Amino acid sequence: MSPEFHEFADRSELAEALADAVAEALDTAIGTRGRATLAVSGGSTPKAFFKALSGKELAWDQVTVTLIDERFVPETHERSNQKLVVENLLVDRAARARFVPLFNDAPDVHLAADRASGVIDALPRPIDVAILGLGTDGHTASFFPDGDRLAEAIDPGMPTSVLSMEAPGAGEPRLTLTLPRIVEAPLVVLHIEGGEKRQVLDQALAGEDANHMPIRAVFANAPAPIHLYWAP
Ligand SMILES: O=C1O[C@H](COP(=O)(O)O)[C@@H](O)[C@H](O)[C@H]1O
Repeated sequence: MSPEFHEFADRSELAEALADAVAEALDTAIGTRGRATLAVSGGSTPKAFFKALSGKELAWDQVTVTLIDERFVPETHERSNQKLVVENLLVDRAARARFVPLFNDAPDVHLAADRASGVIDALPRPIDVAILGLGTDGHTASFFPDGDRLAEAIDPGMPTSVLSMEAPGAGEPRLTLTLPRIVEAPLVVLHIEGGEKRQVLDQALAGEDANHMPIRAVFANAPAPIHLYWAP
């Protein structure tokens, strides 16, 4: 399904608009379900959006925040997505939200994925809002080209919520939500910034091979349009 484009003149405008849209979706979920779940990505892109969202008026004590994916590193590590979220999103008004990490201190990433799956399975389904990023290699979440469990992770029938992922381009081993848990969210956003990522996106939209560019699996399997937020 084709994405719905939201383009902005600059990144701070994007951050504010995306924070407004996410806060509204969470508020609606709280109104209808009594609570809301937000799954966010890590990486370098979402910082300004996190800051903008953290200041929004919302019943944050009814909100659960979790991660789309995580690096298998302790929560104090510079590359930890959890650290990014704790320092930039779970502050200000959003400090009242509950955070559910994917990382745990299991002895290896496979056992950690099993544990994280149990934790995610205990959350209400579906996640209300899923925010995705995009790597210049076409990965989203930790769906990496040549990932050892890519086929399972992007299988629309995969019953497991979290899988481990190891891939040449991933750096450390990863933990990732699987495709069905992401695309079932009523609001799925792909947040990208800059000309290079726009080119990667255009390339992804122009083809079909999800093994080459795993973001394509999201476009191909989402039951509703993905909301694409972009600024130069
Ligand atoms: O490895 C990751 O990268 C993507 C994109 O990150 P960015 O630094 O290019 O914004 C991110 O969405 C994902 O959560 C992260 O683990």
